Amino acid sequence: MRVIGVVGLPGSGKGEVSRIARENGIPVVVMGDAIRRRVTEAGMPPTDKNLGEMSRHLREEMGMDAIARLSIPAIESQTSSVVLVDGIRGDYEVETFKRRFPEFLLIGIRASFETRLARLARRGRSDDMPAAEDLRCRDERELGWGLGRALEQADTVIENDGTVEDLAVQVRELLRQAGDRP
Ligand SMILES: Nc1ncnc2c1ncn2[C@@H]1O[C@H](COP(=O)(O)OP(=O)(O)OP(=O)(O)O)[C@@H](O)[C@H]1O
Repeated sequence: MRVIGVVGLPGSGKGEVSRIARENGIPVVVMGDAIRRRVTEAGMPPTDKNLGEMSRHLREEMGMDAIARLSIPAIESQTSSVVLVDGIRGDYEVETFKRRFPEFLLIGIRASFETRLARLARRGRSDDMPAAEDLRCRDERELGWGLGRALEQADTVIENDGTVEDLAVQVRELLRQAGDRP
């Protein structure tokens, strides 16, 4: 089984890559679902606060790669030869996936600061903070969690400063190559 992970700064287009993969028949395992399930099992509503606290608790208890480890059964239960995993935040998680799946492929996705800022402002999700200073803080926070080191390890980099269709062309080509490679 070839497992593909995607890493990138906030607003770089990771969610869009997952959507394109699904559209092309590739199953996507969302790492956050492992946290969401535990919150629900504990009888709590899956609010941002509860999800954040549960992530912190799991990491303290099991180590920094907790969420990656908890996501492995969901990945292994897929019958497809290529599976995309959504939600990698740090190098420790990359290491865990590489150990478990020797053919693991890490894709870095890049878009300029201005592009990301404009797209996040447009996305307007409740946790999106479109002010430049806020995005800078969010970048710093994620880089501090090991995202920078994960990005350095990427096997391939996708540039996402163009249109969604430009992105889809690159992703489809990559998925095709990943599926072909022995
Ligand atoms: N090439 C593109 N052209 C236009 N809009 C795009 C493009 N790529 C992504 N977007 C849009 O930009 C916004 C941010 O992208 P997305 O949600 O995929 O980023 P992300 O990396 O998952 O961000 P986060 O880490 O904050 O969840 C979304 O609304 C998405 O639809």
